[in-house]
Amino acid sequence: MEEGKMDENEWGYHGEGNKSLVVAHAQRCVVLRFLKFPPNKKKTSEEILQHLQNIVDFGKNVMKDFLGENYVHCGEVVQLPLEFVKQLCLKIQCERPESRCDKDLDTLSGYAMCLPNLTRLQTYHFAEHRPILCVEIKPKCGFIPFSNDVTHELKHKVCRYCMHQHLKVATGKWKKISKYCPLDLYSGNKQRMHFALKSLLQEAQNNLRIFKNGELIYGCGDARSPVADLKELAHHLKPFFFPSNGLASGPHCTRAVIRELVHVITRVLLSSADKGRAGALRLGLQGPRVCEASPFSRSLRHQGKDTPEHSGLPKGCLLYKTLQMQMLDQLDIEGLYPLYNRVESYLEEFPEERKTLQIDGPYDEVFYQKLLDLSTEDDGTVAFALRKVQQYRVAMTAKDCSIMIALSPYLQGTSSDQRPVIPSSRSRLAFSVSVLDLDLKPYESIPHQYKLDSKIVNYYSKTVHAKDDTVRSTRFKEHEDCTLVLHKV
Ligand SMILES: O=P(O)(O)O[C@@H]1[C@@H](OP(=O)(O)O)[C@H](OP(=O)(O)O)[C@H](O)[C@H](OP(=O)(O)O)[C@H]1OP(=O)(O)O
Ligand SMILES: Nc1ncnc2c1ncn2[C@@H]1O[C@H](COP(=O)(O)OP(=O)(O)OP(=O)(O)O)[C@@H](O)[C@H]1O
Repeated sequence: MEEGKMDENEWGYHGEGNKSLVVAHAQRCVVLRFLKFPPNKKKTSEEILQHLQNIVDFGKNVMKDFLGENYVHCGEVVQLPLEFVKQLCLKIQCERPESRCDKDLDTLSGYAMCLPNLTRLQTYHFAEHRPILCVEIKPKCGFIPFSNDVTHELKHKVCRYCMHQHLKVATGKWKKISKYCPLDLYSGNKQRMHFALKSLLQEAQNNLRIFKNGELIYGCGDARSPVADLKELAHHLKPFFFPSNGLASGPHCTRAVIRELVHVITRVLLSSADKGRAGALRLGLQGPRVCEASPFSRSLRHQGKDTPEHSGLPKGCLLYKTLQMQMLDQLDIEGLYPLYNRVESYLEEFPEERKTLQIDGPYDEVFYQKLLDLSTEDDGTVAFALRKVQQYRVAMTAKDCSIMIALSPYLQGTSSDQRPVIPSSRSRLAFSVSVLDLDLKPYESIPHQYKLDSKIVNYYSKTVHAKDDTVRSTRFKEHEDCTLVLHKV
């Protein structure tokens, strides 16, 4: 960043999560990503610089290898004039959702990350005049734990996302249970993927956002209030997906346009940017392929049909690679937690070893190579426990990352556009797929994960599962009554 040229008026609020806040440049296709902290937990400038450098290194040395060069944008750490950051922070404060204001933007260090703006990513750097649509999906965990350390039988049947939904609604985080189930999205089966994407469109929560020319047009800006409904969304989408059935307005048109979007996104998600390369990991999918709580599967079960299983994701696609990384969590938090405690006990005795163990980085080639050892035989050593802890952190990162799909009308003859192309009913669309929020989850979050896991399962088992059992036993009784009646006759 050129020091003298930083003007806060050229930047606007773009979005934020739990740990960082993003501002976008009005003309150039770049964003600045700042860290956020609770007001009483300020860090020193050196700590912030180190943290940001770790994020970049982790992207370069680990994520690029696991996910593929084309999907990962590591960005760079930049130092900004403090006055610029201070003014920018004041300028954007009123646009921040209230629910995110429990943390403050770091204005003291002057450090941030500079990344390409993935919602406007075209032929890079400068905005073009073609309209651009961007769909951001946070798919969450796409498999059911297969570890023998899992103690609660339910965890082998219902996925974490579907269980967590009930706790989230009960605690007021969201108003409605979503019909989305990550296992449907990751199934590779088009029917299940369409259902998953339609469910995300109906109940976006923080799992779906849609941007047009860099502006949020659908999904939640605030934690709870959606910015538009499906009809408005369809209106925005028409220039991209004008339906081939020729209907220009009304509910049929809305449905046709939304269907078109869902089909295009499915095709893009199944496409491979890396010519089918499987990536560095080879973890066979274990465990059930269907979540018992998915409304898609439930409805088929009611009709006496089986859910179509995994058609198998193509090995080069981003969903496949993300799922592989997620499955680095081989032991589940229940099997991992005792190993975390082993590392903790060791560190209590030898605190100076924290650096050698690379708990807080550097996330370099050595760190990466250790992740590739997938053996699960515990030899009782700290080295084994540490390897599983680090693999778990990487898996958690992949369970919480987002996928950005950018689409724009393909202009024939533009040699500058090297992107792959997908047909839609109106025209062909050039697309790019990227992954974001690739910050390695902290070692310290493991005890929280352990507690949260049991809270989610206990809540689900006490409320939903108990209710399901009652319904099942009532049905059984009805069936018995029916048989009795038949006997009498
Ligand atoms: O634990 P989960 O599954 O609720 O995930 C958290 C996310 O909640 P979600 O369920 O997606 O609404 C949560 O998302 P929100 O802040 O709720 O939008 C964060 O992404 C959090 O990560 P971090 O602590 O900021 O690094 C996420 O925490 P991690 O589990 O990834 O550490
Ligand atoms: N490079 C980028 N280009 C465009 N938009 C981005 C980019 N990086 C982040 N964003 C937007 O900013 C939002 C917040 O960023 P990010 O997910 O990295 O925050 P976070 O605080 O780390 O998330 P979490 O809550 O999962 O911890 C994203 O959901 C996305 O909409």
